[in-house]
Amino acid sequence: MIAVHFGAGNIGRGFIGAILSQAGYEVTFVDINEEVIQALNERNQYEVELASDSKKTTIITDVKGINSEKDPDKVIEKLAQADLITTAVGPNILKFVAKSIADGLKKRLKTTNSFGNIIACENMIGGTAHLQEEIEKYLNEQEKEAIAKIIGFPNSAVDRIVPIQEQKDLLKVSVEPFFEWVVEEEKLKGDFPKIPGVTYVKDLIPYIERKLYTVNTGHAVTAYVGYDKGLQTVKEAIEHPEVRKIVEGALQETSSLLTAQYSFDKEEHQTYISKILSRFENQYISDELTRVGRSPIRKLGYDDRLVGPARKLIEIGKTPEYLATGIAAALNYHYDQDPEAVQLAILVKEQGIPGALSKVSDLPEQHSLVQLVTEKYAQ
Ligand SMILES: NC(=O)c1ccc[n+]([C@@H]2O[C@H](COP(=O)([O-])OP(=O)(O)OC[C@H]3O[C@@H](n4cnc5c(N)ncnc54)[C@H](O)[C@@H]3O)[C@@H](O)[C@H]2O)c1
Ligand SMILES: O=P(O)(O)OC[C@@H](O)[C@@H](O)[C@H](O)[C@H](O)CO
Repeated sequence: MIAVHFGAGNIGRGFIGAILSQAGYEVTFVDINEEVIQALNERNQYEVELASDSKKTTIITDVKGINSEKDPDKVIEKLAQADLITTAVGPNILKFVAKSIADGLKKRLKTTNSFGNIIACENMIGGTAHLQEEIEKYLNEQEKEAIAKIIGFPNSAVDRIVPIQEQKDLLKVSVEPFFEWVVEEEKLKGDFPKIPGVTYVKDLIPYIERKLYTVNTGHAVTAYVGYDKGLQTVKEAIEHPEVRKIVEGALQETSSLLTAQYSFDKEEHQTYISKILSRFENQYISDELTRVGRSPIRKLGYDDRLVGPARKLIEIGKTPEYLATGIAAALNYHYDQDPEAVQLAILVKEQGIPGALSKVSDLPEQHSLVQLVTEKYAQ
């Protein structure tokens, strides 16, 4: 079985590539980082270490790499043969990998009519559907129809905290023990062999919303409020009483939304929240707030982890006080190494809080969430 995975970064090597290799796939990573690609091709293996007491290490084998900038034809060749194509490049990069996936699928149509599947493993709602739209921009009607018959595009939700690595070995990754990969079963095409460790569900929406609006909401609020207080890591921030109070408050707010919208058991959801907070406290992980808060404009998007649940709570008559505090902290996030943070700071300076928030979230300036955040920002 052949898998092509775009993005040999933290989650690519530390989770998706690892789980696919262990399931018996030959995994080809596609990336633009030449050093990583060279190392993958020299060694054809790398280590994944658990960030826990045990430090259990697993050797991930049967892996190689292609640099998509240097060898685009090799990528197309491999994609044409792949049983499974996955991505973990970041939502904003999907449009850049779409062309080579489209070229690979076109080549595939000429050589085989065997089934294949494409799964985007990004922190966003409808990640694969978005990737599909981007791929289809490069296909004509006939190609779209032929590809729709043999290629499945299931959405997915992935959860495993993998911080930026500071290893002597360029390929080694330290990951938290917890992991969850949920895939939309009905959209899979062909006789797809179940990947051990993956959960298959009929309707992904409750799962991706539960993950994005709990793990990632909690993370984002920790990052922006913690950074505002001059803290550096997730562990430091979540152990700071004032930060923790706001994070816990925000998670109670998303909990009231999720348990009202879906049939999640309230007690089970509380256990889910407690588990997440303990994952943030992992003493074996040093996760920078600047990684977790990266790309604040994306994170303030309409459906994303902050504005998404906050506006939905308002729709059901609730006031998201803590989420609004988190959004206000995001609008006050000044980090000059992050291009989106720089862009956001300029937007806030030029248009004020209502104008900037309206622009990045697509909410009208008169929206009550924009007003609430403006009040919190002033405080
Ligand atoms: N790290 C985590 O804890 C985590 C957990 C769950 C989901 N995710 C999601 O996974 C995705 C990747 O996150 P990450 O933390 O692994 O980031 P990362 O920066 O470590 O990895 C991204 C990789 O994509 C590569 N890349 C960039 N442009 C590319 C292109 N045009 N073609 C091919 N490769 C390209 C980069 O070189 C890098 O190796 C994001 O959507 C993130 O939200 C991350
Ligand atoms: O990857 P982002 O930028 O969408 O979000 C940052 C973190 O919250 C995220 O990477 C988490 O570590 C991950 O989603 C845990 O499963």
